[in-house]
Amino acid sequence: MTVPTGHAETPPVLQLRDVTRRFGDVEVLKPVTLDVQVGDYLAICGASGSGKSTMLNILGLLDRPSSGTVSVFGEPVDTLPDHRRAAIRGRTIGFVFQAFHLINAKSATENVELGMLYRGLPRVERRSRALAALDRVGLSHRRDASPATMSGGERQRTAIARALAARVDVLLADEPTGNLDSATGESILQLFDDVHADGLTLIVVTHSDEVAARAGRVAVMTDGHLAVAR
Ligand SMILES: Nc1ncnc2c1ncn2[C@@H]1O[C@H](COP(=O)(O)OP(=O)(O)OP(=O)(O)O)[C@@H](O)[C@H]1O
Repeated sequence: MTVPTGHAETPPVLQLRDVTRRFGDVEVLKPVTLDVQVGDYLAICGASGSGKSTMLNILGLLDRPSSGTVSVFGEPVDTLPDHRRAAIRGRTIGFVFQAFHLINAKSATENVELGMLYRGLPRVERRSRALAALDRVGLSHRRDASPATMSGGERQRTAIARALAARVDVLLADEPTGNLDSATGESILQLFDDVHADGLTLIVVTHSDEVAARAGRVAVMTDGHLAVAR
């Protein structure tokens, strides 16, 4: 199944070629071929258990396919050692996941700084980028706060700031409005619209039609098959 997206001139940020994922005897991901181009805003929808998280973990280089090829800007990454994959992931991909991957023992600023681990930046530059990114997402007043004391929306914003500060190429979001009230969810979707307008590529996994409606492309997972809906 090919899901073409966006412009064809530059190599895709992420490209899957005949990618499958098995757990034991079960093929959770059927062969998927997908190009995610720079500037895409792709929503991946589907029922619970259809394979969305499995797909997101592969797109995020958190998991390796059972067969097929994953490439980042044209470079196949499946056979690279973990440390090389981690370095590519760190500079290319930002995550806004349910668990947030934020460290409660650190401040919002320090959490955002951690996203620049693979950038080799001097401390002062990391700090100034972190503060600018927190400002961008409307969280300057929470810069010293621990994620433990934050609302769900603030934690989402901190994760988005972390990706912005690291200047990643693509942001992967898993149910970004899942635990949020509708006004907070809308403000996160507005922020996604804004950072997408600034050039960030977005991939959002969602159950929500409202979230999918914001995306330029929608792909639907059904029992491990990915099909383009629009
Ligand atoms: N590590 C694993 N070992 C065995 N089976 C797994 C594993 N991870 C996922 N699965 C199975 O793969 C299928 C797809 O799971 P996945 O979490 O990708 O679905 P999903 O669409 O993200 O679901 P949800 O929307 O509920 O999060 C499910 O049947 C699940 O039980």
